[in-house]
Amino acid sequence: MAVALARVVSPMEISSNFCSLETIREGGRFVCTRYDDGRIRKKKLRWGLPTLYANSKLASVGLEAEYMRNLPVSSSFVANSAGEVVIPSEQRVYDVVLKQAALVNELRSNRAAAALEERADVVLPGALSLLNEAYDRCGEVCAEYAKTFYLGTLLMTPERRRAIWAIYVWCRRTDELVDGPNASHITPSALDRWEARLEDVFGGRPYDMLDAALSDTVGKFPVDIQPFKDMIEGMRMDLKKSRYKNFDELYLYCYYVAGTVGLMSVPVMGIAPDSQATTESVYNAALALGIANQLTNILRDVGEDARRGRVYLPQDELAQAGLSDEDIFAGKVTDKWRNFMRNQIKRARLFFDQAESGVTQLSEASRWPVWASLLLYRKILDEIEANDYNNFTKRAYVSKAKKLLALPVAYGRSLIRPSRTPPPTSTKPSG
Ligand SMILES: CC(C)=CCC/C(C)=C/CC/C(C)=C/CC/C(C)=C/COP(=O)(O)OP(=O)(O)O
Repeated sequence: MAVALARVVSPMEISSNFCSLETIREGGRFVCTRYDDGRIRKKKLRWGLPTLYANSKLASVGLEAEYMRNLPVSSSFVANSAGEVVIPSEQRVYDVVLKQAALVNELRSNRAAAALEERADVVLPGALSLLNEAYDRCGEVCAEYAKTFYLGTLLMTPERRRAIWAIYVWCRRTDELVDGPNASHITPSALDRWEARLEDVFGGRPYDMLDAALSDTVGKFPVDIQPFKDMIEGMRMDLKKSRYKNFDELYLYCYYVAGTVGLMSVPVMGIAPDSQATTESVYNAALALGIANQLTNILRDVGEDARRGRVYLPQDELAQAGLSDEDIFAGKVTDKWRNFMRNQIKRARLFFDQAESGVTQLSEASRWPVWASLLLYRKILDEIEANDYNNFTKRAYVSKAKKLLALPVAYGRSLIRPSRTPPPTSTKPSG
C-alpha cells in the first residue's frame, strides 16, 4: 500500500523533513510517495528532470514494463536507516546542470555578450603572444592524443576551438593523474593539490602555460568551476572504489568523469541564436552524451578493466542476471552474459538518443563535430554486438572506413537548423 506524503516538492530541496516542503523550482514538480518497504518514489507532475526524461524516453521507444523495472535509467528516493531521504545521483547532478544553465542564460542575453567582447579587448600585446603560444601548445597536445577529436575542433570558430583545446588538455591531465604513468603514486592529497591549483586557474593565477590557456578560457566563456571539481571527485572515486553497487552509483561516476565534459563544453560550443530550447535542456543533452560515451567505454573495456581488478558494472544487475565478478574474471561469453550485455547496450543507446535532441540546438559550427563524435562512439556498441558480446578479449572498434562514412552523415545532420526541430519537451512545461 502506498501512502502519499507530500503534494508537490522539488527533489533538490528534499531533506529529512521533506514532508513539510512544498516548493516549485525550475519547473521540477514531483509527488513523493512512501511505500510499505520504506522506499520513497517520486512521480513527475508537469516538467521533467533528466531522470524522468530518460524514463519517458524508455516508454516512448516501447520497451516493455518488465525491462523498465529491471533496468533503471534512474533511481528512486530511498530512505536510509536513519529515515533520511537519500538524494539520487541524478538529482545531485541536475543541480549542477541548473547552475551551468543559469550562467549561459546570462550570456544568451545580448548585454552579457557585449560585455564579454569588451573584456576580450583588454589584453597587453606581450601577454597576447604568450597566450597564443599557450593555446597552440594545447592544440598540439590535443592533436597528439585525440586526433579525430582535434580534426573536429578545426571546424569550430578559432576562439571556440582553442578554448575547447584548453579544456581538453586540463581533462587529459586530470585523467593522467590516476591513469597515467605516475598513477601508482597518486594519493588523495595529490588530488587536493590539483583542486587547489584549479581554483587558482579560475582565480586568474595559472601555474604554467597550459593552465594559462584555461585561465583565459574560463574568463572569456561562462564556464563554471563545478564540473571541473566534480571531475577531480571522479578521480578520487576511482582511487578508492572498484565496484558499483547499482546504476545510481555508476551514473554518478559517469557524470564525474564524462558528463562533466559535456557541461564544460556547451558554454564554449554555444547554443544557436535561433534555438527555442531551454538552456537546461541543452545541458541535459550534453550531460547525456557524456554519460552515453562513458557507458560505452565501460562496455567496450570490460575485459581490460577486469584485468586491473575493476568491474564498472552495476553489481545488482549482474546478480539479477545470474552473474558475478567471477564470471567476468573467467571471461566466458555465455547466454546469460549476452542477455546482460543486451540490456546494458540498450540503456547506453537511450542516453545517446537523449543526447541527440540537444545537438541540433548547438551553434552551427559546433554541430558537425558533435554529431560525428556521437555517431562514431555509438557505433562502438554495434561493434560489441558484432563481436557477439565478447568484450573480454576482443576490443570493439570502429574501422577507418566506417568512420569516414559517418562524416557525411554527421554533416547532413548538422545542417538541420534548430528552428525546424521542436525543442526537447522534457524540460518544457506541457501545459
Ligand atoms: C550534445 C550536446 C548538446 C553537446 C555536446 C557536449 C559534449 C562535447 C559531450 C561529450 C562529452 C565527452 C567527450 C565525454 C568524454 C567521454 C569519454 C568516454 C571519453 C573517453 O576518452 P578516452 O578514454 O580517451 O577514449 P578512447 O579510449 O575511446 O580513446
